[in-house]
Amino acid sequence: MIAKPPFRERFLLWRNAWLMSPKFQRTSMRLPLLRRVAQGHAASMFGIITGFVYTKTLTAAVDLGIIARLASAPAGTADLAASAGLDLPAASRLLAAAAAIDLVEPLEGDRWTLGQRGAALAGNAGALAMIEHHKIFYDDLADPVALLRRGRGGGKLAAFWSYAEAAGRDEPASAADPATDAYSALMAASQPMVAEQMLDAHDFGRHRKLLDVGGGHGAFLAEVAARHPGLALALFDLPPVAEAARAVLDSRGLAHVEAHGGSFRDDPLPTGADLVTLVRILHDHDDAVVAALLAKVHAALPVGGTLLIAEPMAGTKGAEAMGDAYFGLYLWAMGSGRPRTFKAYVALLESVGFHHIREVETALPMVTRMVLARK
Ligand SMILES: C[S@@+](CC[C@H](N)C(=O)[O-])C[C@H]1O[C@@H](n2cnc3c(N)ncnc32)[C@H](O)[C@@H]1O
Repeated sequence: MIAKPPFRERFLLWRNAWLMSPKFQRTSMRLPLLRRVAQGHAASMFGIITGFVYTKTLTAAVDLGIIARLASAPAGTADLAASAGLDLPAASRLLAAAAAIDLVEPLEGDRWTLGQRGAALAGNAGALAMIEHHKIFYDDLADPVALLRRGRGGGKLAAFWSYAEAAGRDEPASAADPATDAYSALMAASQPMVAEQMLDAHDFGRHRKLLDVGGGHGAFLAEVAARHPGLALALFDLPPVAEAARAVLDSRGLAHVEAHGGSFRDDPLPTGADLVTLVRILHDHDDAVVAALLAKVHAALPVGGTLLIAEPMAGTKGAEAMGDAYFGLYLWAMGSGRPRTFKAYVALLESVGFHHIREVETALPMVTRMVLARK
């Protein structure tokens, strides 16, 4: 006897048969209550189908200096056209498109100011840096089928993140790569929005010494130092990154922050900290690398010490698209790692001996979630 599929599966097949039926689609538009729902679904689907146009409108508005120019003062169409190097019809077309997605807003007399989205963007250096960075991700995604078929990496994102493909292929991390400056600058630009979430959600002041593993140029530690001047701080990253971090930290008056060079895949971690942070680190790596790194963190911590993992995660309610679609494909193109659920981290942490594993809520889980675990 063939077993009956479970209820959920039967329901989903029934629902999908209805949704696919042209008759149902027509009827739902005629019934007032269903029409609302159908319109909402249609609008969000249309947003996905046409989303690339909005992304490119945004890129053009940023690249042509329209967002930066309007951030300082309103301007007329002719002025914006001249400074952007566009003729009037092209500038008008772009401004109308940008207004439709709330990047700019028209004023009296053929003048413009920023829209709500444009204003929020103009004040966010991290988001602007990501818009620039996304050009290479966009190139990698030009043929998504080819990207999925050829396997992970092999494109521009993989070249940008010089350590990632090597980690995915289990080769040693490159120790003298000028590319580290480019990705570290990108990370530093987007770090303040992550640090703010973390510092608001957890009391770092109750720790004695913090070691930030994969700490880049020290942008996170600089934010921690500003809020908790009494906390001893140390950073660990690949040797060229740690060397650059030393210079950056010194120039910011943070000479007391230690910068250790090494690879967490090959070297032990420095000991002496009662709090270790892994900020946007683990999702870059495959499970074997992550399990080995977590075991090293466990070994480096004293009994009772704390590990804090911070990154966007898969299965985040309300931000599924960020965790699973954006990071899923981003990390695939980059050549290693995967977005993980909180549950997946619990299993990995327990497997190396951590306990008291819990999630600490952040205000914007889309930017970062936080997991705490104790040795
Ligand atoms: C995505 S960035 C995150 C940087 C920083 N934590 C932040 O959130 O801004 C990943 C960092 O991990 C470092 N990293 C990658 N592989 C490493 C390894 N094997 N050993 C030490 N650091 C490594 C990179 O150099 C980079 O600084």
